[in-house]
Amino acid sequence: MSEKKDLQDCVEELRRERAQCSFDVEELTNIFDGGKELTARRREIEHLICSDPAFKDEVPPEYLSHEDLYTNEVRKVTHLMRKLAEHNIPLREASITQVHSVLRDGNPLIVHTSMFANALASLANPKQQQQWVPLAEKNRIIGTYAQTEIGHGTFVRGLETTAIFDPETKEFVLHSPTITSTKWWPGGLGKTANAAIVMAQLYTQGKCYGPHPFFVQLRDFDTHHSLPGVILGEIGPRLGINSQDNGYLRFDHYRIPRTNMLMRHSQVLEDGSYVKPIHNKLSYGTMVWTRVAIVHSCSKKLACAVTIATRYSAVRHQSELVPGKPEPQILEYQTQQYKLLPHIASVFAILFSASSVLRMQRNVAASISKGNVELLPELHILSCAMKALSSQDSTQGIETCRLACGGHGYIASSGLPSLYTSTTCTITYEGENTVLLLQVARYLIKSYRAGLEGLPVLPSVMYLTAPSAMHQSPPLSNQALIEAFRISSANLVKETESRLCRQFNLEQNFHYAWNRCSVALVHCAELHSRYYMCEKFLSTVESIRASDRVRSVLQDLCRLYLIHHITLNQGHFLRSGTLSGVDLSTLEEEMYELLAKLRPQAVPLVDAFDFRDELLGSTLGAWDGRVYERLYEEAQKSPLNKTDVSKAYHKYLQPLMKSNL
Ligand SMILES: Cc1cc2nc3c(=O)[nH]c(=O)nc-3n(C[C@H](O)[C@H](O)[C@H](O)COP(=O)(O)OP(=O)(O)OC[C@H]3O[C@@H](n4cnc5c(N)ncnc54)[C@H](O)[C@@H]3O)c2cc1C
Repeated sequence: MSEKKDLQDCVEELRRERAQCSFDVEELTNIFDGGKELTARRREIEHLICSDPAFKDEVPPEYLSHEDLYTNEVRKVTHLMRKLAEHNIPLREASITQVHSVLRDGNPLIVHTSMFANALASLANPKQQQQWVPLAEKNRIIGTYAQTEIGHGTFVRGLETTAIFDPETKEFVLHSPTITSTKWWPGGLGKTANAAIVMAQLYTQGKCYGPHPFFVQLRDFDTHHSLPGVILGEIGPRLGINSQDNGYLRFDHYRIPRTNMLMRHSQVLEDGSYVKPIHNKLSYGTMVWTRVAIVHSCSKKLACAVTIATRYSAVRHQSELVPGKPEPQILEYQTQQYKLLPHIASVFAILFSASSVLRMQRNVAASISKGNVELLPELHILSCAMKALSSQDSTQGIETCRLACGGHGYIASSGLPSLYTSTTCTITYEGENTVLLLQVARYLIKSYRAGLEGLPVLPSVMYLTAPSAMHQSPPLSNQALIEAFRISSANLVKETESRLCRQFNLEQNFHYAWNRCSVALVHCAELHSRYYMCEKFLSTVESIRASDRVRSVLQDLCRLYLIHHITLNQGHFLRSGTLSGVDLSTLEEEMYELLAKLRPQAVPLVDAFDFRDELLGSTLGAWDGRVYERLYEEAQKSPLNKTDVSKAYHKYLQPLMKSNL
């Protein structure tokens, strides 16, 4: 009887939370999706997938063996591909939904549908695209992108796989000369893919031209056996996404036709002569698209985590806020609000920044088609900055959400551990974050120096040498805070550039000096990127077409985001003199008020992310809040609970217990 009452209380608790909502949840959902029509379409696709019993896991993936896990996810992803094709739903459209969440432990075809497809589109010439793209679209070819080797990931020039042109046969000979030249990590390479885009050192006419991409068939298109000269397999269990069969690959003097070199940008002609690309940064396009996709997926993953932790915090009661009074919802604790609300704000900050980079990408693509590549470096740097910041923020945010759920956040059925493991890897792939931030820093230093010399610099970094505008905005207004960010970032770049010069005078070597300043350089890049994200959040909220109520809640979230990141970085603001100790203390006070103000909106805000229970996949975060019932039900699925006494008791425990040792 009392158990029933508890469950009823949880449902009632969330109903009360929703009753306090100050804005139209559906309107905010539309903003999150990018428009009303997109919300409707997303729901339609998600309904189609969720109503199909083939996507349900009878046995939770955590209980499956490594092989069964892979087999089950391949079953689901192939069913998903067929279903989407039957309903004429393009993959790009499906990727804006949450349907991939039916693949609980990753997606063995993800590299095929993303990196491989993008690389073909941007690196293959029109004739090659005609040859391979239709086959890839029909999944006759399943590809992966094989760049990283055991010995080298970040330093692409250090790759050791060779592709030597043989003018006699007009073929390239691919070879892996050392153990460290083994390709290592590509998703789907182990057992799924039958082809790959392989990055290898190109040699022709006795000269090495550096790493170039090649289309390489790895397996027989009918039998799926690996081809002679190709040695491949799976690399073994990872921290997460264990069904993605990340693989290894070696070549033993494996021959491919000359025309398999992807020749959109550079070419090797029949006589072996090399034709270099007109612009060496033209292949940035693929990387930018992939990084923006990562930024989008980071905001979705973080949105899932805050949905789970916020709903749970509304139904969970613990301890006493006032001695002797009933246990409050844990969401009443200010510390809990501080754990969750800034990350709810962060979802929007990441999303709005991604949209801004995407808009810029479209403009740059249009300029490139007219032969103007001027803005390409700017786009490249912004995508690096946003990928680094959003992967770091979402990973930390998900971990905070997990901790905010106490012990239950550690249980697999909460969904939080797998959200963490599938997000933290984005810090490493598509450019390791520290390395990306150092690239951003290089651009900042270069632009700062150019600005000082009166040379032209690109828009996003003009502020580094522009005069301060601090006095123009009312003190501590949003605009003033953005200006404080801008000046602090410029100040840090200036300070670091001076340090770099001093270090150079000592070392007499730019590279050693750079390394000696690299921690400070990473801080420069982080502050610049944070400034960009804050600025995009604010400008989007200020220009958004929304009702007053939705705008008001977004303004509060944006204000919280700005103040939160100022308090986290307060040293930089004090150093630059843009904010005083008193200002920071006033802002901190305001942050605590904002936490209290936004607290009643916490559940409606995460409801606006509109995740279906099936796709959220969490015992703690379901719509109805029946946390304890779900946790208990899920525990019944443990194979250990099939019998009262386990096999291990008879085999090991009993002999020990009876041995009197
Ligand atoms: C889940 C997952 C999926 C992947 N999928 C693919 C795939 O499909 N295809 C593919 O080709 N690869 C893939 N990778 C590989 C990935 O791209 C590399 O792991 C990544 O590029 C980092 O390279 P690395 O592992 O060699 O690390 P390293 O480059 O060795 O980095 C190790 C450390 O050294 C530091 N470091 C390195 N260089 C510098 C520098 N210049 N300055 C300062 N610090 C430096 C880094 O910051 C880091 O802390 C995947 C990796 C993971 C984890």
